[in-house]
Amino acid sequence: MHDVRLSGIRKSYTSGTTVIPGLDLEIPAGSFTVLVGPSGCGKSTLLRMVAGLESVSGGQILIGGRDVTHLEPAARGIAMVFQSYALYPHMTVAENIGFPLTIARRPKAEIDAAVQKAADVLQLGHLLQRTPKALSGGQRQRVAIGRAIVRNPSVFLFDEPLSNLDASLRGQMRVELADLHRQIGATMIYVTHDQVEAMTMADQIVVLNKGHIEQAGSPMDLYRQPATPFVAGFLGAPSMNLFEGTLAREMGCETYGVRPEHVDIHADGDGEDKGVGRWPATIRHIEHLGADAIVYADVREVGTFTVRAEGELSLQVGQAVRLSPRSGHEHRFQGGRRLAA
Ligand SMILES: Nc1ncnc2c1ncn2[C@@H]1O[C@H](COP(=O)(O)OP(=O)(O)OP(=O)(O)O)[C@@H](O)[C@H]1O
Repeated sequence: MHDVRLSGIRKSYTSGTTVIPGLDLEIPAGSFTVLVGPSGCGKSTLLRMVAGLESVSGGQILIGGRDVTHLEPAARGIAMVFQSYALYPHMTVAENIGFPLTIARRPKAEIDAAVQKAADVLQLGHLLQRTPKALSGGQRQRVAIGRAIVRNPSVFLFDEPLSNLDASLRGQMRVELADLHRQIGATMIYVTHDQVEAMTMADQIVVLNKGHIEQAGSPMDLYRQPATPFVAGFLGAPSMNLFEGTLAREMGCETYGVRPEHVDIHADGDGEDKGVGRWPATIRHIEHLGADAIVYADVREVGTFTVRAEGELSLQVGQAVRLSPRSGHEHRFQGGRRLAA
């Protein structure tokens, strides 16, 4: 396994568009690093530059200390798994998985052993003689991953590999990929626009916005201490409540934020006399999710707060309540940066 270092990486197109103005990033050996950000922020471009599928306009890419900036993809010791699996329809699962070794003219015994090993890791052993059309979407994606594994790369690159799968299969594959990473211990770089995938799989999340890094760190560090309003709003579901204007000014900042799970609702709208709740609010809508509920509550002259409330709720739409943020869980931003607590 190898680390990956990007220094001063730039990407401009001949049309004059600059997608990545200059970016530095360290991806530790053996880490599961997720590049996440909204559509068009440059995630795929960055991954494709690491893979060698896209030329670099400036800067340097080191894999395991070796300068690969201008090397062919095949010479970089990486394997890439795409969103579309691109399996060969006329080949069996075993032939698809073994294909990279077949074209490298490796001996048959070696190919068979490598295919068997990958199939064991991915639990595909019972499907080896099927063709892709007789597989589910999740199984096809596992075959595509198997084809990457047999090459024994030091770095795996994944470009939104789960986005063609339905929600429950995506959940299952998230667990399987995390297992795979634990088993083979290779460096993995994973691109997604799905913040749930980023939070659940990464040991390092890199949040990209318009071709620059907003913040990089562990999922819980980014959740607890987002460095910018962008990261605060991007990670976490439902999104953090973020307000500028009057409320933020009252709180001594330009942007004030509190997560839905860190707001308490007091059912007593007249609670001020008893000292409970900071903001009087009116319930606008309630989504019952079973174990908890998402409550939307309007605070006059501020806006709508989203609140995650646990358990059975006896609240009604239209009811007057009071809201209070939990201390230690408020976020204040000034000039686009986090203020110290
Ligand atoms: N050949 C090109 N010429 C000019 N601009 C391009 C070209 N190819 C891509 N871009 C632009 O580069 C930016 C980054 O694209 P990229 O595919 O890396 O984004 P992304 O973050 O992976 O988005 P998505 O999640 O939608 O795949 C986009 O704004 C895109 O329009």
